[in-house]
Amino acid sequence: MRELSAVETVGVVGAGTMGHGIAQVAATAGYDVTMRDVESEYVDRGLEGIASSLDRLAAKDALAEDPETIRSRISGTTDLAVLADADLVVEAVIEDLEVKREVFADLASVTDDDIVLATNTSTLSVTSIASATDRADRVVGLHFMNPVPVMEGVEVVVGERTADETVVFAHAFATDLGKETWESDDKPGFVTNRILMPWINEGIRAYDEGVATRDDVDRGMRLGTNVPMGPLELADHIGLDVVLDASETLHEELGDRYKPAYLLKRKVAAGDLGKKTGEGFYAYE
Ligand SMILES: NC(=O)c1ccc[n+]([C@@H]2O[C@H](COP(=O)([O-])OP(=O)(O)OC[C@H]3O[C@@H](n4cnc5c(N)ncnc54)[C@H](O)[C@@H]3O)[C@@H](O)[C@H]2O)c1
Repeated sequence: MRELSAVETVGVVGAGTMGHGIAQVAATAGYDVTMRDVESEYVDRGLEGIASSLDRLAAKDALAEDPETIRSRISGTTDLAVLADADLVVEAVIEDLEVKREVFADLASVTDDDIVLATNTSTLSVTSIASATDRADRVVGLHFMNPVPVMEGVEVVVGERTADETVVFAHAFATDLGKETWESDDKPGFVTNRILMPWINEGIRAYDEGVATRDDVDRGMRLGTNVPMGPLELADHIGLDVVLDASETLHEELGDRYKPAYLLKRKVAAGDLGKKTGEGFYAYE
């Protein structure tokens, strides 16, 4: 297996909320990064997101190098074949098992067979994603938190066939990005989303059933339980479509106590996905 000390280029698949965040922290840590999405418009949007995040961090004196130097390590592409040079790939495409399995089958065919392929899935089975490749032992979950440059934690998810050395590599890479890690077995939602998703859905139901106003649901949880964001604002921040996809997987795997809230489904059907579309439970500029 390719050691972390031999990793120079990190491939990132998906340039959305998480993908461009992962590309940014990898480049900040000194890696060359190739970020791939399906349309050049999405790649450009990801690169713009990185540029403005780096500028914000530089304004706070939070970067060791100037933002331009970090940005120059990142290149965008729509061509998966460019990832042939990667020494490690982190996947962050949409939360859909078939799409991820297709991406992993393609990655296994274009990349060197001794490199680690990691998935940023929130809830899907790492084992099922890995079985689309010929190297399930080198596939691992690297579950970054949103926003990636700010959140300090990364959940390492161990699939049925993930090798011990791959797990060690995953912890070491995340640590090298300045993150702290914990480990979860490959069970639906892992540690974090298994607990977080029912909490968010219960917040949405409480609001929908008139237990409290939107603001008081969030305020009550912030002040009452010392979390930085209440369930409705956190759902908007994550993306309501991402919350719904995750909730549906948990519901399917773990039963009715994970049923998604009706109002969550209605908002996603209306295209109100939270911060990223400007409208969710709250309105954004
Ligand atoms: N949003 C969060 O808070 C959060 C947190 C942790 C993990 N995740 C997980 O990270 C992953 C990405 O979520 P996100 O919020 O960044 O979603 P997003 O919708 O912002 O971005 C997904 C991107 O993947 C791209 N894509 C789709 N198919 C592709 C393909 N075949 N090849 C390359 N790119 C492709 C899309 O064009 C889009 O740009 C999901 O698995 C999600 O569950 C999300």
